[in-house]
Amino acid sequence: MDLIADHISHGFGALDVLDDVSFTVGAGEVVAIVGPSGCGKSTLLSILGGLLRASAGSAEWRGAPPPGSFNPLTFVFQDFALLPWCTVEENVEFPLLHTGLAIPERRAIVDDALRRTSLSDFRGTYPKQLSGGMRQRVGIARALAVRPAILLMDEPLSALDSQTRELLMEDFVSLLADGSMGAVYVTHNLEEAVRLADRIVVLSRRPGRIREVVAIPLTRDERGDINARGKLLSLQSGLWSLIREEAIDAEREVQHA
Ligand SMILES: Nc1ncnc2c1ncn2[C@@H]1O[C@H](COP(=O)(O)OP(=O)(O)OP(=O)(O)O)[C@@H](O)[C@H]1O
Repeated sequence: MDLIADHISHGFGALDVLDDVSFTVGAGEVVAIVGPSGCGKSTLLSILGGLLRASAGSAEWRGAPPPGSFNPLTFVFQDFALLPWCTVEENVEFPLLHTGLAIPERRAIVDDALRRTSLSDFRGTYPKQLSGGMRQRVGIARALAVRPAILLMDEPLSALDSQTRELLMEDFVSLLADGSMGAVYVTHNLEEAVRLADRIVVLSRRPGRIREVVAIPLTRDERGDINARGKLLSLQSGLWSLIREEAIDAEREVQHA
């Protein structure tokens, strides 16, 4: 299943936020969205996920969702968005409650999602008993439970310390390895973008327009190799030089707001 951003523009009242943004996320592909603060990245993700209707243009999907999918597009949030009064298992089961599945089928899906995120031993634990990294694993397990074609990820690692971020990046690489699931990955972190994405959409300052689409010429497996580090750093620094001036301007604008 492909997800298509088709000439999306958006404004909130008089504030123009996105301007004519078009790209396609192919089946199994990971597309990162980067750009200066306030350029409309989260707004774009909300439009892609159907939470918000674009002022002009549209988000569409083409092709069949994966077999057995309950929700072809599902979000993973920066703040995890877990239900604090529910256990890990209940959080993961939550999006399946209204699918009409029998309890044993639901359990089987939840077990699989917990196994893929290394949470099987924590099923009875409550979110407040978990570290940030483990909480985000629950957020990811909950997303996996609906068998999505594409994860919509809004700064999923930004609330985590650098070691936990590194570990979760490795987890993402494994989850994405069989190519059955793609992602749109909004981030400020260019290191995450070059490690995880197949292509990186670079937005301008608000109103966000596409400045450039950068393809990463290494497989995700190759990027894990120590020898790829120089190449990744050079891609990162190329991206930073595209964004730097506008990031400074956006920062000043926030300070004066
Ligand atoms: N519901 C809303 N109503 C009015 N303005 C909004 C709304 N949501 C976002 N905005 C404004 O739209 C602009 C883009 O916001 P958005 O969160 O999409 O940007 P972003 O690139 O994700 O930002 P950041 O990098 O800081 O996370 C900002 O100026 C923001 O204040």
